[in-house]
Order: sequence, then C-alpha cells, then structure tokens
Amino acid sequence: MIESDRLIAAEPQQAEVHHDHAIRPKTLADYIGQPRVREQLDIFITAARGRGDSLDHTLVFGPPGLGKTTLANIIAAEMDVDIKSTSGPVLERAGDLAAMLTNLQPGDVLFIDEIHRLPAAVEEVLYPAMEDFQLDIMIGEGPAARSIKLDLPRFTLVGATTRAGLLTSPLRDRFGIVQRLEFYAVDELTEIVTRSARLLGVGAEAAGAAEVARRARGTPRIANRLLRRVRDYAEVRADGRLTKAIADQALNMLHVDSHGLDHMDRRLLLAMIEKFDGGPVGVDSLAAAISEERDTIEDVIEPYLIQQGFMLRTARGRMVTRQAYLHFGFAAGDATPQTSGEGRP
Ligand SMILES: Nc1ncnc2c1ncn2[C@@H]1O[C@H](COP(=O)(O)OP(=O)(O)OP(=O)(O)O)[C@@H](O)[C@H]1O
Ligand SMILES: [Mg+2]
Repeated sequence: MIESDRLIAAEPQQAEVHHDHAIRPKTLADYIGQPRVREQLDIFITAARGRGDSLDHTLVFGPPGLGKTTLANIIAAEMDVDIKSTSGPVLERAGDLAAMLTNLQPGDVLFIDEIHRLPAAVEEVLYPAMEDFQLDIMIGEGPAARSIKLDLPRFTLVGATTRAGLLTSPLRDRFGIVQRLEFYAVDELTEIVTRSARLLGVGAEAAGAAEVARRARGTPRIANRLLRRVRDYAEVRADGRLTKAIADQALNMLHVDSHGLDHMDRRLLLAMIEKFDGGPVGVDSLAAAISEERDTIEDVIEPYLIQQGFMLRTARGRMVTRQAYLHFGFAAGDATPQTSGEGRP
C-alpha cells in the first residue's frame, strides 16, 4: 500500500472526498485537458442522444487520479441519466452484481471502478448482461439449484481501471468505446489549479498556479491537493495569496521537488542507481529493495517516471535513464554523486 503520508499519492485521501465535491467538473465542457477523449466522447454522446439510444459500454483506463471517476459521472450527466457506482472488489458474488443490474432504469450508467478486480464468477454474469442485456444466473445449490434468465433494461456499463493489461480479453472486447487517459501537460494542470483556486476562493497569480501545476506529477488529484496545502501555507506565512514565491517555499517545505518527484519516486530511482547499478532490474527485486508492493510500483510510481523519461521498462527489467542520474547529481552511469543533486531523501 501507499504510505498514507505520501503527499503526492495519487489515491484519494479520506478528507478529500468531500472537498472534491466542490471542484470536481460536472460537464464535459468543464473537463480540462484530454482533448482526444473529450472530442470522441462528445461525438458518441451527441450521436447516442440524437438516436434516443443508450451510450455504448465504455472502458476508461489510466493511472490513479487522472479523472476516470470524474469522467464516468460526466458521461451520466451528459446523457441525462442516473449513475449507480460500485467496484470490482465489492462485487464478491454473482448475486451482488445481479442486484445492481436489476436495479437499473433504462439508459442508466452502471459504473464499476477497478473492474480488473472483478472475481471471475462475477465477470461471467457480466458478459450476457453487456452483450444481450440478459441476466443469466444460478440460484441455490445442489439439486434445488436452478438457473434464471431475466431481461435487463438497456444500460451503459462504464468500467474504470488503472491497468487495462489485466483485463481478460472477453471483457475488454465487450466495450464499444475504450478511452485511455494521459498524464496532463503543465498548461492543462495550470488551468485546473486556476479553476480550483477560484472555486475554493483562493486568490491565485498565474505564476503561482503554474508552479503548483509543474510539481503535480501530471495528475489533477495531486494538483488539487498541493493547492490546498499551499493555501494553508499562504494563509499562515503570508497574506493568503498564491504567488510563485509562496508556492515555491511551501512545496520545498513539503519536499516536492521541481519535477514533482517525492520521496517515493526518489527512493525508487536511487535504489535502481545505488543498489542495482542503474538496472536492468526485475520489478519484484525492486519492490523488495524499497519495501513497496509490486502493484504500487507498477500502477502508481513508475508510470509517471517512465512518461517523464527517468526510467524505462525493457524486456530485461527496469532501467534508469541518464536524466535520472543527472537529476540526482550523478554523472551518467556513475553512482558516485558529483554535486549536491536535488532532493536526495
Ligand atoms: N480533466 C479534469 N479537469 C479538472 N479536474 C479534474 C480533471 N480530472 C480530474 N480532476 C480532478 O481530480 C480529481 C481526481 O479525479 P478522479 O477521482 O476522477 O480520478 P480517478 O482517475 O478516478 O482516480 P482513481 O484511479 O484513484 O480512482 C477529481 O476529483 C477532480 O477534482
Ligand atoms: Mg476513481
């Protein structure tokens, strides 16, 4: 699991859930960035609505905090239907899914988060439901067991996952629309920070918002979290305005470096440099070396480091890049520090 004190953890933290309500975008027009996803969904939604049809089943995948749940809610709002939400690990038995399915109204969105964690027996119930809008389920056990078939209303399944690669192919194939969310560019995150600051009533200068955005690991959830911490700092140490200098001081105090890397990122990269000579190293050895779960490395830590060019995934294992050596003040390929590189933990 993620250490709960990880400021830039991409997972939501308890207290954030209700803060989020105020700043979570509710329409496609308010959803910043992801231009390709927005354009496609806009077309598909407009077309489905024009035909009076439900939207095709939609799979959304991408690293934590990039806006999958937000998008599921937006799809329902834009289709003007209700959304019923659940998640893979919660649906333990076929009956749990049957209860959700029989509760749907025509056109409704059924949102299943972490859909890669659906138990196999539950997933099998989903196939005919998605394809033919039929519920086909066994009830009871032994000689008294019988199978029942029920017609379901046409509904839209929206599935979200951080790891599309873990989906079985029969499940994946049943989604008519597949959207991949990308890390956000700094200017997009700047827009998100500016919007959130306005909704939270924080006076933000453009350069201040940009500084928060630069250090947010390409992730809106982290941008919003850093904004709240910087606001605290600005209120206590200054006049409450978010300026570049205040953002800089606050984020340095919080040990978020100029690339948005935190101690987890630094531990991972430094372990590769110092213990494995830069790699290649298998992900399991790496997980053991930094006492992290393999899943956390694969889902949460490494996608951004790879996207930013600090490390690579190769057939022989993970490797750090020249850029990672330089970031920590090493000469490339040499694990002896040359200068006081930034942000050594
Ligand atoms: N495109 C966006 N524009 C503005 N804000 C966004 C956008 N995407 C996400 N956010 C903000 O980031 C927060 C996190 O997004 P969300 O909860 O949808 O992420 P997620 O992909 O579902 O994460 P997880 O994998 O942890 O479930 C949202 O509450 C919202 O405030
Ligand atoms: Mg989510």
